[in-house]
Amino acid sequence: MAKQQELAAGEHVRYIVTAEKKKDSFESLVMEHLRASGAYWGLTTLVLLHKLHAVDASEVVDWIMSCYHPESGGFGGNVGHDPHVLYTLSAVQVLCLFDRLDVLDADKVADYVTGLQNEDGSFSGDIWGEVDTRFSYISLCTLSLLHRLHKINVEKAVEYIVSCKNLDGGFGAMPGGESHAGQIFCCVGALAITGSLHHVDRDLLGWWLCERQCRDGGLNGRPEKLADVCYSWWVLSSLIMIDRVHWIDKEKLAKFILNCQDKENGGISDRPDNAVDIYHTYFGVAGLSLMEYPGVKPMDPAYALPLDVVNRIFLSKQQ
Ligand SMILES: CN(C(=O)[C@H](Cc1cnc[nH]1)NC(=O)OCc1ccccc1)[C@@H](Cc1ccccc1)C(=O)N[C@@H](Cc1c[nH]c2ccccc12)C(=O)NO
Ligand SMILES: [Zn+2]
Repeated sequence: MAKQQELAAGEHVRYIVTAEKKKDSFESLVMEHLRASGAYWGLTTLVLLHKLHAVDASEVVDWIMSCYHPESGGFGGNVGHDPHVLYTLSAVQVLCLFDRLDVLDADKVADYVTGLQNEDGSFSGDIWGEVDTRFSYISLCTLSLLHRLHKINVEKAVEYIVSCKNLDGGFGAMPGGESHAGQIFCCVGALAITGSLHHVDRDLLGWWLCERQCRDGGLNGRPEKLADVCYSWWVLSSLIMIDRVHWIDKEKLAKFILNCQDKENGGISDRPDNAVDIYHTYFGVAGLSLMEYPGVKPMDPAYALPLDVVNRIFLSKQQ
């Protein structure tokens, strides 16, 4: 009988706290352009493991604000980098973790995102115009967290997402784009945030998603691909949002994630015996959170934030 694997929470916390400090490591250089997303991944993992106090809140908030572009209202992936919706969401999410949305000019940030909606309801990622359903999710999520969804045309945004639905029940990056678990998360998450999940065929999509579970218990992103820890989040959060999570074997999936840990030095990799990174450490812990793993805080599947953070934003009296 294989030894019962468990989550090396202490090691993962230490891995993240030291990675935050190491500026010149190979990984941090590769991730240089998306450092704001790296902060979101690392800090959200600390919150899930009850250890946000392990970092200096004001130091992080000051660094995030140094990525802000006051003239456009957007955030770049690092200091001095051009603004993009990807990093604007990551920055807003980090401020939510620390309950510091007060530092923002919320109308200015909302205007940046609003300015990227196109005639057909779709969203571009930045001023260069690339369109992807990923940016629909990111824009709707950002505006919702700032209580400013009323600034855009939500009906057109939903209409565009529905136009990206495929015959297999899944969604792609553009109309006619191939179904991919990451894009499905974006489209289902955006529909959930806008109260439009009635556009989803839950059984058809649920079937496509539960078929992502491989013999090794892990989930892949498309048919015939290898299982990868980060799909534990993209697939699982989508299954939860459409209430079909009981269609996969959660015990086998948890074992797959725990088997991808580096229990000595901390961190989680995409698959067993590969190099760990902050991205897969976050999506692995978030996946365990969605399966109510003991000692891990619950996550909101649509906002990709801890549930208590989402509740504080939407249920608090002072709006
Ligand atoms: C740029 N990225 C990717 O392309 C990863 C690469 C990968 C990891 N494992 C398998 N491939 N893939 C990825 O993010 O796919 C998820 C995805 C793709 C398209 C649409 C939606 C989700 C990763 C970084 C990375 C690169 C290489 C290795 C590990 C991490 C990345 O930054 N992904 C972004 C994509 C993204 C940004 N905002 C989003 C909002 C919703 C969904 C996805 C994103 C992310 O997850 N941010 O939180
Ligand atoms: Zn991955």
